[in-house]
Amino acid sequence: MIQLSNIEKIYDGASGPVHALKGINLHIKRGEIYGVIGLSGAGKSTLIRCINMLERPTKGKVIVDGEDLTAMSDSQLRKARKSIGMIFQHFNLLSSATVYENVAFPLTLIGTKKSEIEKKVLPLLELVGLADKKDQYPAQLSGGQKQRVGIARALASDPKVLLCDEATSALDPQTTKSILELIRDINQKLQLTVVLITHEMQVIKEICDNVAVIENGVICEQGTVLDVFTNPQQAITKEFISVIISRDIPDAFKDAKISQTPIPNSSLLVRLSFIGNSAEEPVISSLIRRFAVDTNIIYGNVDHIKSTPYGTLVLEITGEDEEIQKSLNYLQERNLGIEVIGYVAGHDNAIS
Ligand SMILES: Nc1ncnc2c1ncn2[C@@H]1O[C@H](COP(=O)(O)OP(=O)(O)OP(=O)(O)O)[C@@H](O)[C@H]1O
Repeated sequence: MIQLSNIEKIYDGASGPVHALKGINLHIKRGEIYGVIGLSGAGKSTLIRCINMLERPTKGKVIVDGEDLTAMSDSQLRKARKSIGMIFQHFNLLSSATVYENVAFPLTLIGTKKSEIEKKVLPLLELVGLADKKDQYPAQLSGGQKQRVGIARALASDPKVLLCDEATSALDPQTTKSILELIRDINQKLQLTVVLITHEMQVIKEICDNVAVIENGVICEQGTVLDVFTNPQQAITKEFISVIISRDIPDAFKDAKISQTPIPNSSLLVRLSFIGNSAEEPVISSLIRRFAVDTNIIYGNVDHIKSTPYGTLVLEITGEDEEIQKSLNYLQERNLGIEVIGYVAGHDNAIS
């Protein structure tokens, strides 16, 4: 549905050129919810604004629904943009217009008949749960209600793609949840392709199918949310995920010397990630049954991405060196993500 090929964006900054996007390649499939996450200044806004050509890329191609937007004239672009709706962090509503008028605005702008506008706007207000607020002004609405108006307005021209530019960053966690639920709902009801940018992993976890991590204008990691969550490769991705799943060294080992290579008479610290059915496998009990080792659970967390369970466990495995290595081999053969945190000398009774 959306294909970005070798996108470069260079701004003329006050103190010289700013290379905001460096060779971005993304393929976003029809009907999916695709998230792009990055720190402030990473290039997220520039990237999403290149999709509807609010920013023209310096180089590269933007293809949306089979049409090359980068090859279009301004008037062709205005037409093509009708199939790409957008919502914003600060809602961008007209303060002197009612809810109804705000939603009707894109249609009024292109001279749509009043009766047609009504046929379109009233069901949209129903869809976003604001039918009873149609005559109110933005100042009379909460942040969440304002974003609902923004969503209804974005849907007024029957777009195929919805771009969400930090759409929940100005909202509290509860309201964020309800707006994300609404976005997922319209994604399913209208078969809409959704691209969202955010700096919050929670948002990605809540509704996205796939995710790309952007750092300094480069996509450094991408994949399904489940894969990226359970097997992050880049330091920046690990940092984002740590907000949701602790990746810290457990407190009991903060002051311990941890070696990355086996040392005699040490205990082994491992972090296990479970996905899907493997989250229900009795790994620890079979470990103890098979090998002469003890295991302590140092940290544990089980959550769901959509309906798939995933979890993290940090284990301390103690025993004879050979038995520890056998246990490690056994774990590595299972369908789990496994990461050796290290070997801790003389720490075999840390927890019990
Ligand atoms: N109009 C502009 N002129 C010059 N430089 C710009 C312009 N817009 C963005 N930049 C620069 O491009 C880089 C990427 O900015 P961008 O706004 O895309 O990042 P971001 O990830 O969306 O950050 P934030 O979350 O803070 O909005 C930054 O270094 C920024 O300063």
